[in-house]
Amino acid sequence: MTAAYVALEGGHVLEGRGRASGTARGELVFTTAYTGYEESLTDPSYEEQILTFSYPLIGNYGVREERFEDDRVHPRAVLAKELTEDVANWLETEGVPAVDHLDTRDVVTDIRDGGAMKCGIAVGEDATEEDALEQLEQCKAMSDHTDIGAQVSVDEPTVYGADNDGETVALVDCGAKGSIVDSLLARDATVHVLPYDAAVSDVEAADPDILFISNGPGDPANYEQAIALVEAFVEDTPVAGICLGQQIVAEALGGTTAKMDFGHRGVNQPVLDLDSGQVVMTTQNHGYTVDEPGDYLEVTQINVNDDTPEGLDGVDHDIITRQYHPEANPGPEDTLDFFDSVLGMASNTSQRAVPADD
Ligand SMILES: NC(=O)CC[C@H](N)C(=O)O
Repeated sequence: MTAAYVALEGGHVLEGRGRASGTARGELVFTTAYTGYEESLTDPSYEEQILTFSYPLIGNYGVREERFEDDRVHPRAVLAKELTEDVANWLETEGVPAVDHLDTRDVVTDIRDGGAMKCGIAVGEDATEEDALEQLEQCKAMSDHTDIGAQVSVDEPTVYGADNDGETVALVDCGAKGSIVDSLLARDATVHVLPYDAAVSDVEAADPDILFISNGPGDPANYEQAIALVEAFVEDTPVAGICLGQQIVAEALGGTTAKMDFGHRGVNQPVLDLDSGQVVMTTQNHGYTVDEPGDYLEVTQINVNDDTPEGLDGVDHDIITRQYHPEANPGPEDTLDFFDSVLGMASNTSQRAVPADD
């Protein structure tokens, strides 16, 4: 059996079964998703995190590229009760350490009690407890990954659906899931995927009907250029955002964001729409939240479990954002109509008010 050590913040070390070798460090989080492991493992929002699956068996329907959200695995390491051979081999090929035969009930309880925490991992024939502790020592806080967007974004603008007849979307790629682009293309949009640090001139070159800020890893406050883009375009161009995108829009418009204790990660997070009274099940993966929306945004949807904001609308501007993942993958598709609402903003002819100068 390959040795595997997991060092938790505070110095407690767990021992498990090594399934993919290597050393790693990152922020330890858990997802309660009981399906969709391929989508979760390829979601760029998990960059610099170590992902624990609370569902006990991961990998029972194999590994198929059609379900990937990006071309590589993003968590730095993976913890589970039981990983199948398929998933273990995939992670080994990807160079992502994996540990199973852990009591993940204890790991999840530790995270719920202590919050998302720093973690070090060492897996291999000669791996030692000290190797894991050394990784823990070197682990940075998530907010100290100040240029994390560079690790997950496109380098150059890329256009999808150039021949489509619908709206033109400038999607600022802070680590966008493939399903966001697919959901827009399925609605006949042309999508200009722009780097996370795109300049105003890059967005102007795309001449978009909608400015859309994607999901992505890390602390929203570190995405200064994307925040500046929202500020620059919100008067004249409708704005949309998903997850990190909602947080960036809030940061841009006088709102604030905050780190949650252990976040929301799973595929059955209940969300209440305040206007219709309807509750939908949603897919989520976030550790930050909008704390105060500010004067230019109003909360339209909240999480039923803890009342945190799940949807924001512009008070005087055409803005719609979601904290959850309406593009699904993994998880329920009940909220795909978000993309119709986003594209519908382009044909909204109402006069856009200018925020008062105070
Ligand atoms: N899925 C996401 O976009 C995550 C957003 C942000 N990095 C957070 O953890 O809250």
